[in-house]
Amino acid sequence: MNDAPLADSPAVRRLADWDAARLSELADEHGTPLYVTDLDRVAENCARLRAAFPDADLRYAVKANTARAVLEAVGEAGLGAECASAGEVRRALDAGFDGADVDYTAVNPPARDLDAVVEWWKEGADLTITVGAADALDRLRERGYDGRVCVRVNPGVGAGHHEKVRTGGAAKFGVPADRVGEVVASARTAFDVVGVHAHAGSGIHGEADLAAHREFLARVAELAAAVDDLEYVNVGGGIGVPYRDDEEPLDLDAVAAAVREELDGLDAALALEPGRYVVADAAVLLTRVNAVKGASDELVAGVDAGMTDLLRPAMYDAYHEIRSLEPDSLDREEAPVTVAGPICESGDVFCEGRPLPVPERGDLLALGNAGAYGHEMASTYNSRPRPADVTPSGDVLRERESLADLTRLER
Ligand SMILES: Cc1ncc(COP(=O)(O)O)c(C=O)c1O
Ligand SMILES: N[C@@H](CCCC[NH3+])C(=O)O
Repeated sequence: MNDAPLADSPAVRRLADWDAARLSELADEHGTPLYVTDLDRVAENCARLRAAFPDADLRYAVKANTARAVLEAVGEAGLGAECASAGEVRRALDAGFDGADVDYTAVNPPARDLDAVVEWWKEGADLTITVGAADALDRLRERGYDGRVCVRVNPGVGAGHHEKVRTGGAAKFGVPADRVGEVVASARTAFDVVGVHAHAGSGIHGEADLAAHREFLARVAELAAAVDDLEYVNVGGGIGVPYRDDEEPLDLDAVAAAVREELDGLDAALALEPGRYVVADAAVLLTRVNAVKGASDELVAGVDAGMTDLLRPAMYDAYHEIRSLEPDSLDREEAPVTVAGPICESGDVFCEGRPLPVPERGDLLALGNAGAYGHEMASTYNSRPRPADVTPSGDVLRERESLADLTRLER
């Protein structure tokens, strides 16, 4: 387990905590847009989770950030891996996770994914497959799988920062409450049923979210209590981080207390699969201002990163802190600024009318908390190659895609 000096590090890494001069050097050296990912921070966040949940089986939700170096840092910190596809399972195994520490959460699993995962299981990867429908059990049986299965239940309630990421209660996820007994009994005829799983949603942060999360936990506990002989109950991920600079950090101990209280009395171990919490504040996205236009009360700074590099603002209206890294930025006047990317969509803006130092062409800006669902959700829409990702010391985690990469698979 990585022994990071937790007491010395702030609970949330704000943009102001990053070394602006170093970020600027990295932008000069590697170009922009550029992700900068701090692997030490990943290890610290894992250690915080371990301190808050000392006895839990923690499995990092790989979907938040699959860079191999991130996966390796998480593995070294002693967490397992929760994977949403065969591709993620492959990445986790290749990054050195033991099969027994890997979960494949199969949501409407494509045949190709089931084929691949069952094949790796036959080759010796003793993973667990989390299944949310009787159908998926049949399809595993047909492929000769008789290993570890966890049954995903639909608790009927969810939580999270946006309706698009609240999964608990959404019809597509999990076995409906009134069918859990029947599905578990049928699964037990063919598989080793080890757990019950549910996931409320993502970005749980703040009093209201925590209250909804408690309701979710209580419901999961009720459903799990009706199932005998469970090794564990997995309450999913969802632990949020503050995105606004004036928001308080989430009290992890309060979350842990809520989980303990709501699951009290269950004769099963606790498992969690946090993604965002591990990586969100471990990365920033750097972007350069290409053009400034408009009057001082409605300035638009056109930057070289767009929704293809960081989708969250366009998709969820998500807030990301933005800071100018120019040494003189503190001396400049502030004005309401819209920061917009180069994509041909009006939704391609990172903020609208936000008070920022008056931007100039060539300025370097940083967007905070870009480590979770940032590079991971990048696309090549508008034929824009995906950005590079480097560490603060300049090691390249992911190279920038080239124009040739865009057409490499075309025939
Ligand atoms: C099944 C499952 N587990 C874990 C997570 C991780 O969530 P988060 O990144 O919010 O911790 C997700 C994503 O929301 C998920 O769908
Ligand atoms: N992609 C979402 C989180 C969803 C996680 C997947 N279940 C976000 O950026 O907030």
